[in-house]
Amino acid sequence: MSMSDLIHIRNVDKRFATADKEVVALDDINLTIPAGQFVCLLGPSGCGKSTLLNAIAGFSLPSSGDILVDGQPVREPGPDRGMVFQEYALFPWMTVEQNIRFGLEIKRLGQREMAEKVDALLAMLSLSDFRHRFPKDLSGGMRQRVAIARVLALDSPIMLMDEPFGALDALTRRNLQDELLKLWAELKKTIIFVTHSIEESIYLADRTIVLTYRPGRIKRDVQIDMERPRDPSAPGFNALKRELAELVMEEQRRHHNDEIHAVTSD
Ligand SMILES: Nc1ncnc2c1ncn2[C@@H]1O[C@H](COP(=O)(O)OP(=O)(O)OP(=O)(O)O)[C@@H](O)[C@H]1O
Repeated sequence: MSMSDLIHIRNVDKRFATADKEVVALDDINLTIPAGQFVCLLGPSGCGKSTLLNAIAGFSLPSSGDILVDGQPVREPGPDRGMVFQEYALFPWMTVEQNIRFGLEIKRLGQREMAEKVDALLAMLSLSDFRHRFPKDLSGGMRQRVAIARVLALDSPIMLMDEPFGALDALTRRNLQDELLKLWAELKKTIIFVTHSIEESIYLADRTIVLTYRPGRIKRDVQIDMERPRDPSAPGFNALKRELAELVMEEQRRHHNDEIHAVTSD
């Protein structure tokens, strides 16, 4: 074990029992993630990306195998692992400021320190002018900024992100990707980011893990060493995009065949 390794995933399986069969969502996943790495989990729908993320978060534990964070087995969710979902998990009855403050309440800070921290987070995510608004009066991009600020409030060294920008338009998405990269570099977080966008994974990640469709296994573990900010029109970017597209499409086809099979065997 190297000193800088933060997350160890060893022989992790996850099986779900459904009415008529057993689904093997994860099959013998082994991964070591060093502190500070930006990792994307990539693959078509149903390949187990969210299942793996939820296992690391401690929401749904593996059927067998171990997940260790900082040497400690994951048994439940903890403040060392903040989660950002695709659907903005904000409290609709709280303003932006109150939503962010909520993340800080468990930290028992003094009033002054609390106010300073909230102000800093609002500024960091360009939300200062929106502090008194309610989530329903914000755009999708703004809501996702609040969700990120709320997770940052916890000071978790690990951020788990489940397709956080999946519902956003292309421009807003690029903006938030750039901001996330800035925060990641500044705050030295370890990020595990689920996406089914090949381009997004190449734009963001130090390393992209391609998963197979049922059972979910690691198909390819790709290091991405390109300098940032990355240019999606650069030849190196495009070459990698083609390579990953090939891999993802193979799995997509398996998914498709599976669905056709399910329909015809009904
Ligand atoms: N609670 C559950 N009960 C039964 N099967 C489940 C459950 N959760 C997930 N699965 C199955 O496990 C497999 C992996 O699901 P998972 O949601 O992790 O995939 P994913 O790659 O995140 O897909 P998506 O991008 O659609 O979220 C799928 O075949 C799914 O149907």
